[in-house]
Amino acid sequence: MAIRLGPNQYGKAEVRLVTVTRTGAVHHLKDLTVSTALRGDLAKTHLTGDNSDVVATDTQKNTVYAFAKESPVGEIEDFALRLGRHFVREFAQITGARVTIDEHGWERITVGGRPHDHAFSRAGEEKRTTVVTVENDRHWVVSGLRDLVVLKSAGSEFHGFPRDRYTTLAETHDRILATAVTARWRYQGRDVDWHKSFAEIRRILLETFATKHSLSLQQTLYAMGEAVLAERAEVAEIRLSMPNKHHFAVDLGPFGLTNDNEVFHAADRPYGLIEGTVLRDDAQDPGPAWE
Ligand SMILES: O=c1[nH]c(=O)c2[nH]c(=O)[nH]c2[nH]1
Repeated sequence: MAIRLGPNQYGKAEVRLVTVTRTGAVHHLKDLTVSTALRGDLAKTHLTGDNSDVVATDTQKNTVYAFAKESPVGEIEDFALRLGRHFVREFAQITGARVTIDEHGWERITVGGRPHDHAFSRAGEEKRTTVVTVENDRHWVVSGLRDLVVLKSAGSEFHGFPRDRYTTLAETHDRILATAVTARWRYQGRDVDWHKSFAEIRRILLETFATKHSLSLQQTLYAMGEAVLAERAEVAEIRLSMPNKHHFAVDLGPFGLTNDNEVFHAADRPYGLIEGTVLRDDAQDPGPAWE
């Protein structure tokens, strides 16, 4: 029986990096979780324990911190590209690098109606994300967001689904629709304004969720993806994952009360999980972007 080493990669996962940039008295925060993963001919360490090709994961972590000092972190896509290119250029045995960054938001605390210079509050659970893959002189960028929690209390229906002997769900023409959006989009072309693109895509996702009358979360998912592709030429493909955060109207009958869609039980589990990709017909080959 022949046994061999298959695909492999290694790196430092979830390096927590916070930077403070000072412009006079005003401080600016960046709060990132950075993961690096290197690929290449790493057979020796796996087969014999010879580590002469292994760029230690500790070195990878140190590189993240040193790069944050050497020049401004900037947009997460640019920082990931700098790191990925460094590992591929610096070490001949490393042919590919994957850098994954989550950005955690902070907002200035308002004191007496004015934003404070150096005191912040966490902006919530939502994260901005990027995954950059570098191979030789090529790269692929997949950016996105996670845990964008949204709810609409009207404009959502769900009916017309098949009924069998296990079906108990009532048809509804008026329900709460709530989800936590995970969106990842693959960029095409060059010279993307990462900051503006992110802000616009987030706006489009939110506006479409709010305004699209929903007959299913699947329909809402497609509409959100379609709107992003229609407005943002730099996006080749978008993948959405949206848990259906069910809100069940509570039966108040036992208490002699009616419930006109005012009192709900917010269930956390189980939840429907609706996922899908929306893409252009003529999208270029995604290469290793999603792998
Ligand atoms: O928008 C929905 N899609 C479904 O597939 C589904 N299934 C379900 O029980 N409720 C819902 N809602």
